[in-house]
Amino acid sequence: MDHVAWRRRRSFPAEAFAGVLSGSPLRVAVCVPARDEEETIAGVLAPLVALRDEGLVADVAVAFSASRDRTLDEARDAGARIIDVGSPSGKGDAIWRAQEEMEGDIVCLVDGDLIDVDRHWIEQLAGPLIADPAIGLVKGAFARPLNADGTLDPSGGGRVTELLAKPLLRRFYPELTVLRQPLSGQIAIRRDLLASLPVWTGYALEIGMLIETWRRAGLEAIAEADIGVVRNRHQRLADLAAMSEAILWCVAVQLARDGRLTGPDGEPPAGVVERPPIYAPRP
Ligand SMILES: O=c1ccn([C@@H]2O[C@H](COP(=O)(O)OP(=O)(O)O)[C@@H](O)[C@H]2O)c(=O)[nH]1
Ligand SMILES: O=C(O)[C@@H](COP(=O)(O)O)O[C@H]1O[C@H](CO)[C@@H](O)[C@H](O)[C@H]1O
Repeated sequence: MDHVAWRRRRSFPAEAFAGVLSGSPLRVAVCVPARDEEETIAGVLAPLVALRDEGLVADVAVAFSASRDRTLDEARDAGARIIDVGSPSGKGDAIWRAQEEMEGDIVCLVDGDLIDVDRHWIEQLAGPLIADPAIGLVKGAFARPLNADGTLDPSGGGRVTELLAKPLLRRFYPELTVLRQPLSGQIAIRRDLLASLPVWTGYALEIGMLIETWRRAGLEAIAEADIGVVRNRHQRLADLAAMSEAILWCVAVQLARDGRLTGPDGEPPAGVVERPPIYAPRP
């Protein structure tokens, strides 16, 4: 599918799927990965738990990583189901460990550090999967302001996306440059697709999922849906270096796999390994 066709058939504007959850033939579950998110987790969960209590989603679960704060109490008090994933090797490992306990035909992932989560995100993310069986993965598309040191930059967020991920994709995976937010942690994926994919741990989760889905099912299986504006608690620039290392390593491995670059030398970044698909027989 070329980019013109993709934008016409796989990129969906805001409100495109209003009301789609009501009477959906597919069960939609939401999973929020969370570690040390006591300040934001209750606000993230409130609109999601309301969707569940209205019967519009089947489950709202927190993939809970061992935390140093009150994240667990806050998540329980907010009414979410808890999937305790112990001390995983980062966000991707948390999702890999939690997926067998996730309910639903469709799994939506929403980060636990977000501010102003909108309940309509879930119908936007799940909508393309409910509407079209040819789509397997939906990435949220959104504006990303950066609120750092009290100053608001309306498009300053997504620093690793803009400084690393998009240049890498432009250079080595031009097929995937159509996506506005290739690293978006707000996604929806068919549960059996997720289970058939290798899952990259740490912060390589999203870039790995994107490339692995593209390799298996092509661009036509990937869509994006506008969810407006995403505000998150931003990490310090120094902390994003580790995120960049994880993403770079994963892309280098993928490039070698695709014969687009010889494999990276040396050791992978700490905590970045490739877990096997849970449906494939373990070696
Ligand atoms: O080991 C980890 C690391 C991160 N996260 C969660 O993954 C989401 C995104 O992580 P983070 O905020 O660190 O990344 P950013 O939003 O800055 O990209 C957040 O809900 C984290 O609590 C997690 O569950 N386990
Ligand atoms: O887009 C990005 O640069 C990073 C960091 O965002 P900020 O610079 O803290 O707004 O966040 C994205 O990438 C992470 C790694 O894939 C994901 O875990 C986040 O969900 C995603 O927002």
